[in-house]
Amino acid sequence: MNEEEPADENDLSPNAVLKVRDVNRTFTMGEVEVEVLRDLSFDIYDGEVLAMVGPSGSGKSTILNLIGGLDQPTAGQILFEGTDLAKVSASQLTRYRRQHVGFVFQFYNLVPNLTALENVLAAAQLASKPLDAEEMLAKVGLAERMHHFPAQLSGGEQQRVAIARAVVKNPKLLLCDEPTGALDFTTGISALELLLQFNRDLGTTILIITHNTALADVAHRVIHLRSGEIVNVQVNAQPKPPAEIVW
Ligand SMILES: Nc1ncnc2c1ncn2[C@@H]1O[C@H](COP(=O)(O)OP(=O)(O)OP(=O)(O)O)[C@@H](O)[C@H]1O
Repeated sequence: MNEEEPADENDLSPNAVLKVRDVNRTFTMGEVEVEVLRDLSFDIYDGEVLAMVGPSGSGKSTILNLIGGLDQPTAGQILFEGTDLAKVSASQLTRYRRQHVGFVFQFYNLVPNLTALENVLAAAQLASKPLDAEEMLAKVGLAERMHHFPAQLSGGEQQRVAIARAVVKNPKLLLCDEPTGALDFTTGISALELLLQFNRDLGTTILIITHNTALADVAHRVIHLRSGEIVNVQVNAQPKPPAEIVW
């Protein structure tokens, strides 16, 4: 991406896709300042599945929005390929989002008047090196349903479309906000399996934010967040297959 700040080669270790450094996010509500994130620092490594877990209100969505270029920090740096996302313009942030980030949300966020295929194609058009939309829908098991509208699909199927839509961009970072939150247990497990399959097959780096600590067992690393601060970072030497977790 275009850089406003000169890249500092020493700032980015070779295997970090993104570095969060001393990040603070404060929201002002009337006369009250709410400090939601406090001096957060961590890396997201290339090719890893990273889970960020914490109770409601701990700041998970706030950090996801910052990493996804939907918001900017009050202080600190977010370094992506040597560029500080905290300092770029709104249009550069939009370009970063379009080209490098895929989002999977709890409630799918599909465009209701577009078919599954059209939803995926719309995302592909935004990316510079997209993958094949029909192939991605086939990979998520929806080859036969690609001309259906979201309302004609089950929740699990809609989440599969949302995953295909995120992955078709071939993003550097796949950001998942409670990806199983609206699904029943079995459907949730299979959505998780799909995400991990893309991580294995395409090497997509995945960040999953969730309040569901069971999901963390499938990740390579887990960051525990509480009141806007990191309280623990756990490495799972042997992440569990989704079929072995229960919630
Ligand atoms: N735009 C905003 N203005 C004011 N306060 C905000 C704003 N966004 C978030 N907050 C506050 O920041 C805190 C953290 O919110 P956030 O949504 O990041 O938490 P979360 O861990 O994702 O919670 P949940 O699991 O319930 O979604 C909450 O107290 C919330 O009220």
